[in-house]
Amino acid sequence: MTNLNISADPKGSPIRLAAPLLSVNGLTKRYRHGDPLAVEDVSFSLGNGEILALLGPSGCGKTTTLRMIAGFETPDGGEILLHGKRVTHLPPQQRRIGIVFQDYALFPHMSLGENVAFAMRHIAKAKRPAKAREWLDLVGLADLSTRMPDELSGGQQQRVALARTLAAEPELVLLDEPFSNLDAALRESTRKEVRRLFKAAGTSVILVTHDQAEALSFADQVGVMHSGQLLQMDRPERIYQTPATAFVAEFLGHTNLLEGMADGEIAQTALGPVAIDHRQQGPVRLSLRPEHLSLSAAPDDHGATIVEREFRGHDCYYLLEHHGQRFCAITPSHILWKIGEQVCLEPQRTATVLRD
Ligand SMILES: Nc1ncnc2c1ncn2[C@@H]1O[C@H](COP(=O)(O)OP(=O)(O)OP(=O)(O)O)[C@@H](O)[C@H]1O
Repeated sequence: MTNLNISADPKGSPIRLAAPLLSVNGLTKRYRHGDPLAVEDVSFSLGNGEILALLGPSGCGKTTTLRMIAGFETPDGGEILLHGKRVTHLPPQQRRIGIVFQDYALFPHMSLGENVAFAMRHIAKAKRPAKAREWLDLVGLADLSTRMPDELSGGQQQRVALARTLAAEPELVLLDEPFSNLDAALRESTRKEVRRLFKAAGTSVILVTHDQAEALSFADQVGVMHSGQLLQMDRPERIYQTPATAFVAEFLGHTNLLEGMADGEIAQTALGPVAIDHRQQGPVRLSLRPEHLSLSAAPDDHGATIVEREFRGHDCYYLLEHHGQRFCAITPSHILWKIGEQVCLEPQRTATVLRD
């Protein structure tokens, strides 16, 4: 991976663009001799003002990656560059990185205003209270600046923690599951608000989460990790629509994994001929999202059988059986099929050819 974004002008000569804010090259970490690698050869870069979500199951190496970027863990291999400068072995306080961990501990003996002002050591002391009010205003809590942390709800404490992080004016903010202590409704609204705040401040962010909906809605780029490796990184819509592997496809939502025999742009599968997104010959493994399958009345008894139905309000999730294989489909809920009914199951979009 290069450390500089290089593009070409129309005449073909390379133009050197600014280094990305953060580059991580071949980052590797093993905690103890004999343990598997916690992080294995992870490389990516992050532009100014960009939001990246690192997504993956528990133990896949997300937090370790974040802690190495913050400077709390030393990598065994690879390097970390900020603005093209190597910071791999610099202590955390020399990296201008803000961190919000899951428990976002505020100082209990300080008011909200004091908590935020504490982060502003780069500003003259006399100016800090007014500036702290401005940051609290940004998160909608200026009126509560004299309150103590234990007089706030979990969601309010979360927002103060964010105001405190932003008040230090870091170039990069690392968020480790910062919304996990909030209930579902508050989590969604806080997430939207926090994204808006970061975008307004132009701050770059890396969010660690195991919640795929959170990653897809919060980030500009999503990286999926598994067993210490970064399997794929791409824009949310692209990683959802064109997953590289079966693991990525399944981690980002429901999918149908189909074995097929490809001949050019079509593969023969248990669902009949299916259009595929890459020209290919021979055996292929495909991913087809459930919302890309349509259900219609079967002319005879040869269709798929509905074995499960989950009504979800605006759509309906079906589990179907066809020639001994199971498929899932999601369709708008204005037409509902009954369990036991026979239906025609037809792919409406191209299926994605998986790498493995
Ligand atoms: N301090 C440590 N000492 C030894 N092993 C560790 C330590 N911290 C993490 N690990 C191991 O490293 C691997 C990666 O852990 P890590 O915390 O980075 O994963 P994660 O994806 O953030 O998981 P979670 O979502 O559960 O926080 C795991 O196998 C974990 O057990």
